[in-house]
Amino acid sequence: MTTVAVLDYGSGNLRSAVRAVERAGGSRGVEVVLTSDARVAEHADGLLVPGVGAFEACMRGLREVDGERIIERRLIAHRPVLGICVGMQILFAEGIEHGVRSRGCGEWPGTVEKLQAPIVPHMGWDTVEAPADSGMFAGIESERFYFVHSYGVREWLVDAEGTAFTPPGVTWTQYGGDRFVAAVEHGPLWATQFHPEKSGDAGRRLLENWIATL
Ligand SMILES: NC(=O)CC[C@H](N)C(=O)O
Repeated sequence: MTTVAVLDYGSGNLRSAVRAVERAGGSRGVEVVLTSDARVAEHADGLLVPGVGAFEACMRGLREVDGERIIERRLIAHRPVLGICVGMQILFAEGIEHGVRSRGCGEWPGTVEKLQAPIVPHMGWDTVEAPADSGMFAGIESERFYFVHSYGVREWLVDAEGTAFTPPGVTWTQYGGDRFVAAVEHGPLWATQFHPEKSGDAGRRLLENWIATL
């Protein structure tokens, strides 16, 4: 039995995330558990970190359930983690929202900052530019996903040039003259700024692709 833990750290969007993984994992007999228990979250086959709200508040909630350590220990053990929306944002080094600078998990360098676009929040369906060899977007015809956010990572700082390690796969979206990271695929750590659970068949297939890595 494959188990996916959805981390409950006081952020929102939990039920739709649970239902979406149940639907995507149904044919594989995936069991989904909503939990704030560190042991369950650390040892499940997959951990999904959803998120709604402000960066600082989400980081505070994550720390209250020891979420930084859970994520770190899972990644050291090469156990898959999927961050969605703010659950992706908090994986970066820091966030600046409403003038408040907060430290994130630091899995990747970079700053989450306000989108420089005429209309914010960026709310609705939009296209993504995924890398050709992406496992996250394998088999997905449509490249349209559902976004609801005002902040994002506008500059990707990981420079893999000349190194031995496989660089992360970075997916971008253009919006209102700005450009931000829409998804990252980095070994066991996957993250999406958009909401796969709100993105219809394309989102379901992305979750199926993630479940297939567990
Ligand atoms: N959907 C959300 O809750 C996103 C909130 C996040 N602080 C952002 O605006 O980018």
